[in-house]
Amino acid sequence: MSRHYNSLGFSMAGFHGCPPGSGGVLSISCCYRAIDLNIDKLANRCFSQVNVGRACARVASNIYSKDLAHRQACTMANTIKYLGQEEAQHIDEELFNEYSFSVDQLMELAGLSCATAVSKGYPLQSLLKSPPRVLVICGPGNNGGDGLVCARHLKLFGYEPSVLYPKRPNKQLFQNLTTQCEKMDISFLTEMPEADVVDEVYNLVVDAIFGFSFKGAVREPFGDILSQLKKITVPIASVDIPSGWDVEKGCPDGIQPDMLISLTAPKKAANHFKGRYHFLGGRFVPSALEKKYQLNLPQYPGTDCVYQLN
Ligand SMILES: [K+]
Repeated sequence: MSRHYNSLGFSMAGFHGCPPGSGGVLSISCCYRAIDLNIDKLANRCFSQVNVGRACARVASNIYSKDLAHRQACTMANTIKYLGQEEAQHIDEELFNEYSFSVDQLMELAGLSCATAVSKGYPLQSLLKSPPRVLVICGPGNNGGDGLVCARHLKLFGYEPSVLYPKRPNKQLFQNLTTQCEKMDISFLTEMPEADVVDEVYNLVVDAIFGFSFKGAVREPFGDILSQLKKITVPIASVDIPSGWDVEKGCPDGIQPDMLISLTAPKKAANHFKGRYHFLGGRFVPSALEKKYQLNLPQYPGTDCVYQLN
């Protein structure tokens, strides 16, 4: 018996007779991998050649499904749109003005995505230092607000976040987010610790300093903070854009995060990201808006609020 399937790029070759106990090898090749299965193992569970054939088909079908899902994910990751700065700002405005979302609604979902991505990349049980301290550095705009929400959810997930929030906007939303953190016993630092202290005390740093509205040369106190971040060895998880990077061109001399959580859709700077984990978060984009901007967002799995792009 020999079969060859070509539809959707999947092929199965060398599927020979496989009588029980024959020691035959089922060789399945598809776009990404070739898997050899020893048919003896299958034969232990099958009494006839027909049953072995059915079992083989089931195995092939499982592999096919997993492979298809993986291939779809790769294709999505390749075709998802990377936004320029202006386009990101237009989408932002449209979400608020046309779709009537409020900032705090979207910020809550964005911050929850960030905490979820952190918990997937750096699970509590994998952390080297106990207690599971995380330093969350928040900037003066909405990216900083995402950081405050992220800190609150990290606390609920069992981490011990501390927040550095040196420039606090005089707006009720940010005051509320700060109060919520304080009431949950999240400590606020008064100054940026030196790099060696960060390495000694914290398991990782969440960078929520600047997002897609960052422009020009970095102003203090953020210049000093970013130079410490360039020296640390614990991983950095950047919210939306690695802070200090040009939103479109990146920054080869800038901080090099280990994780990037792109919100709504990745920005062009993400093309220069070299860390281990790239997540997409902010699962709130209505499909009409997605179509209008041809975002080609991937299907988030089930009820998940993040999608791993790499
Ligand atoms: K950031």
